[in-house]
Parts: sequence; C-alpha cells; structure tokens
Amino acid sequence: MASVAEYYAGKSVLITGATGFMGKVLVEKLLWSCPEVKALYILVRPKAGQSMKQRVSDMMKCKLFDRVREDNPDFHKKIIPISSELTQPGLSISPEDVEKLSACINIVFHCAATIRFDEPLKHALQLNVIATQELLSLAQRMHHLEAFIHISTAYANCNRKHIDEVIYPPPVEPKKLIESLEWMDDGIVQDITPRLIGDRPNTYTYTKALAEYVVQQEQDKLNIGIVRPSIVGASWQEPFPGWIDNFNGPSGVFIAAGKGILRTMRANNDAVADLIPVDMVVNLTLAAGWYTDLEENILPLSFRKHHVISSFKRNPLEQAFRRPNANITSNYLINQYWILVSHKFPAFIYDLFLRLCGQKPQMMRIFNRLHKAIGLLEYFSSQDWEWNSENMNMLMSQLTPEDRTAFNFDVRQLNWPEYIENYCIGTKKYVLNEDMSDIPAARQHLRKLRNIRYTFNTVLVVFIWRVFIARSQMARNIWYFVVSLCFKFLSYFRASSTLTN
Ligand SMILES: CCCCC/C=C\C/C=C\CCCCCCCC(=O)SCCNC(=O)CCNC(=O)[C@H](O)C(C)(C)COP(=O)(O)OP(=O)(O)OC[C@H]1O[C@@H](n2cnc3c(N)ncnc32)[C@H](O)[C@@H]1OP(=O)(O)O
Ligand SMILES: NC(=O)C1=CN([C@@H]2O[C@H](COP(=O)(O)OP(=O)(O)OC[C@H]3O[C@@H](n4cnc5c(N)ncnc54)[C@H](OP(=O)(O)O)[C@@H]3O)[C@@H](O)[C@H]2O)C=CC1
Repeated sequence: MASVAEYYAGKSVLITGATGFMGKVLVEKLLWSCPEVKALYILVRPKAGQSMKQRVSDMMKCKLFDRVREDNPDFHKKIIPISSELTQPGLSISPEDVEKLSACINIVFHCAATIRFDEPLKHALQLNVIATQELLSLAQRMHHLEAFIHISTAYANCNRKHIDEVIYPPPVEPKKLIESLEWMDDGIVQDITPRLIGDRPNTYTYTKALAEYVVQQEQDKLNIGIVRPSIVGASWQEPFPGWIDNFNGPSGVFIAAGKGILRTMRANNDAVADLIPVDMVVNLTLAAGWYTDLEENILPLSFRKHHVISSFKRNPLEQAFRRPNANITSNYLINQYWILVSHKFPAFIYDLFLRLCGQKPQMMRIFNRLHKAIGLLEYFSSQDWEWNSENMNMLMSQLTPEDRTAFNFDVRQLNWPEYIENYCIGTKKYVLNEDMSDIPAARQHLRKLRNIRYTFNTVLVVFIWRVFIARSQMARNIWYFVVSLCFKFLSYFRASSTLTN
C-alpha cells in the first residue's frame, strides 16, 4: 500500500471551505507533507468587498504558510481558485470550471459550512445541506474521483448520549424539509425552528445531521468518508504550536477569561471538553482520504479551568479588565449569583466611571454579547458524550510507522497543560495580534488590578462595618469582644515568648 504522501502524489484535490480555519490548515499540510500533490482547487467566493483573487492572495501571505513559502516560494502555483458561492444554484461555478473539475479531480474535501449556532434555519439548510447535495452531484460528474471526504461534527447526533460510527436516521427527510421551507417566509421559519430542531440545541447540529444523511445517500455511487471532529482547537504542533485565527468554541471562552471579562461559566466540572487540535483533525482527514471510507471523533480535557487561568497569569493579555479568574459551576443559581457579582456589578461600576469621565459606556454591552455567546455554548459545556472510535483506531493501525508520525492523530501523545499553554499564547499572538514583548507591561497591569481590588475590598469591608457598628448595639458588642480577644492573645504570646527567652 502506498504511503499517504505517495497516495496524494500527482493527484488533483478539490477543497471547499479552504479560507476557513480548518481548510487553511488542510491546504498547508497537503502542500507541506504531500509535496508531489499536483494541484489544489479551492472553491472561494468574493467577500466583504474583496475579490476572490485578492482573498486567496491574502490567505497565502498568512503566517500559517511560512514554512511552505520558505521551502517553495512558488507554492501558490499549485493553488487554483475557483469562483463559487455555495448558496447559489450549481454552486455558481461557471460551466468551463465545471468541465475542468470534472476532468481532473481525484479527491474532494468538503469543509465549507456555517458553524454559527444562531444561524437562521433556511440559511443553515442552504449551506450545510443543499450545497452538500450540489457538491455531491458535481462529484458524480468527476471522471477520476476516488474519494469524497465530508467534514461533519461529533455533535451532529448530540441528542444521543452514546454515539456510534454510523449514520443515524435523519430527524426529517431532507428533501421534504427543503420543499416545505421553500415557500415559507423567514418569519414563519423562525417560529417553527424550535419545533423542527427538537432535542438538538441549534440549527448547526441539526443541519449537520441532515448533511450526513444526504452524503450517505450517495454511498453506492461514490467512495464516501465522513470525519466527525469534536471541538476543534488551536494547532498542537503544525505548522507551529498554538495556531488559531478565530473566536469559535473554546477560543472565545479562553480569550474572555484571559481578559478578565469572563469570571463565571456554567459547565459540568466532571465532564470533559472534547477538544482536538486542528492539525490532528487535518491529519486524520488526509489519512481518511487515503483510506477513503471512514468516520469519527476525538478526546478529553476536563472543563476544569486551572490550565487556562494559570497560563493567562503567566502570559497575560493586554489591558485586561480584571485579573483572570473563573468560577465553573453546574449550578444555575450559583452561576446567576456570580454573573451578578462578578460580571454585572463590575460592568455597572466601570460604565458609571466612563460616564463620569464623559465617555460612552461599553462594558454592559460587552457582557450582554458575552452572555449570549456563553449561553449558546452551555449545552456543550454542561454535558458528556460517549463516542465510539473504532474506525479511527483501525485507520491509525493501517498507517505505516512513518505516516503515524507525519500524519499523527493520536491524542494520547498530547501533553494537555503544554497544549493549553500554547493555545492561550496562540490566542494572544494570532487572534488578538498582541506582541509577546508587551508581557511585562501586561503583568504590571495585572498587579495594578490586584491592588485596586485589595483597596476596593478593604474600603467596602470598612464601610459596611462602619454602617453596621453605627446602627447595631449587637455589632458593637461583637466588635469589642473580637478586639479584646485579639489583645488577650497578643499579651499571652508576648508573655510566653518572654518566659521561653
Ligand atoms: C475559563 C476556563 C474555561 C474552561 C472551559 C473550556 C472550554 C469550554 C468552552 C466551550 C466548549 C463548547 C464548545 C462547543 C463547540 C461545538 C463544536 C462544533 O461543532 S464547532 C462549531 C463551533 N461554532 C462556534 O463556536 C460558533 C459559535 N459562534 C456563534 O454562533 C456566533 O459567533 C455568536 C456567538 C452567536 C455571536 O454572534 P454575533 O452575531 O453576536 O457576533 P459575530 O459572530 O458576528 O461576531 C462579532 C464579533 O465578535 C467576535 N466574537 C465572536 N464570538 C466571540 C466570543 N465568544 N468572544 C469574543 N468575541 C467574539 C467576532 O470575531 C466578531 O469580531 P469582528 O467584528 O472583529 O469580526
Ligand atoms: N471549528 C470547529 O470547532 C469544528 C468544525 N467542524 C466542521 O469543520 C468544517 C470547517 O469548520 P471551520 O473551518 O471551523 O469553519 P470556518 O467558519 O472557519 O470556515 C467555513 C468555510 O466555509 C466557507 N463558506 C461559508 N459559507 C460559504 C458560501 N456561501 N460559499 C462559499 N464558501 C462558504 C467559508 O468561506 P468564507 O471565508 O468565504 O466565509 C470558510 O472557508 C465545518 O464543516 C464544520 O462543521 C466540526 C467540528 C468542530
């Protein structure tokens, strides 16, 4: 059997979602570890006033591609952008491009999706399901297609506790749903969405489940592989530790905690955050393409907060609102209490301060957005799932020892504290674009925040006590009792130390 790199040699690969987080790492790894790959065709749309060409050119300048660029400055010649808006009929690929792709593509990696948890159902259906159907139709026209790898999510079936490596019956026949939603206006669709998604938490997991079913329907005509990553985080090793470029999933949580904004979160302390580094997912995906018919998921970091918090104390983010510290609880009421005390109260005070300085208040608005985002993640952070991963283990066993190193997806080799440290540093460097040389100043800022807190707490205690003392005889009595007790202790210790001397 050919090695993974040998398998991709001379092959033309089609990738959707190549401008996304996972897609970029996939493109980079293919170019780096499979240098003989013939061409990477990537479906890209113009966006935010930027042409497709401009976007691809910017993408290739990204630090992520440094090692590939150094190795081969002409690497961009292997990347062939194809203009495509996936939500349009026929993916809006020109007839000439369809001909080109039909004639040459050997492997398809379908990464594109909307991963927003609050996506309106119609749009999520359009992109995650209908576009997948369209891509499958295109794939059937490809004369030399060997594998179609679909990236799903381990949470597509999150309404189940134990998830096997099978495609479960869809919550609804996708074709029927598509037909029914076609004539409904957006308001009606919004009203019936909770009834439709049923026991799933959002339109994302719902449409990803439908997409799996749509992919499965083509299994007689195509070699299909489905990869179901769990929570994809910063890179472990490749192209360098800590690469991350977005706020999704845990990254936003980590940043908010590092900035001292997020101080409480509802999560099950015993549950595990099924975090998997993006480079491992990409390695697994490439191995899946090589093997061509596979599935599955990944592994555990406990929700306990200490690695994240201690890492941000060692490598603080700039201009933190408060010192990083977080209370993780599964109890709704306790969480609400901390939200009031640790989020809303400081936000109120800070906004008051801004108003007094003649500035626009902003902290309450930031906290409202944070609460919305955290609320959407709560479903995943408060529960535990059990995934079967026999196919993944089988795939690992099929790799040669060299490939097991070059395309490593064995999470048992991961040192979690070290990974989380690099992840937190990655959010600082690559998401927030903060300079590591500013760390001493950021530490100094944390010390200042600590002093402000001590002063504030002391003033608060003295103030409350003074109010108490002034109003209550009993408080005064307790106060005198405690003070006289302290004096007695002091004189006892002084007397005993004089005796021993
Ligand atoms: C302290 C110790 C903690 C220990 C616990 C550790 C980990 C647990 C954490 C989480 C676990 C659960 C993760 C479950 C993932 C499930 C796995 C999947 O299948 S993957 C798909 C995951 N998808 C997402 O994560 C997407 C979620 N995001 C959204 O749905 C939306 O972004 C939104 C949260 C609803 C917000 O929408 P809104 O319209 O209000 O904003 P925008 O998205 O347009 O963003 C505007 C602006 O804000 C930035 N942004 C986005 N999210 C965050 C955030 N969480 N924190 C800070 N900033 C954020 C975004 O980049 C935009 O910036 P800009 O305008 O500059 O572009
Ligand atoms: N991130 C995670 O934690 C997890 C992700 N996954 C799955 O992995 C895959 C990749 O996720 P990730 O990289 O994180 O997602 P991103 O949001 O980073 O990337 C999404 C990609 O899809 C493209 N896309 C979206 N809409 C369109 C459109 N209308 N036309 C053309 N392209 C479009 C985006 O292009 P553009 O740049 O133009 O917007 C982008 O390249 C998804 O299928 C997701 O479900 C699974 C589990 C966890």
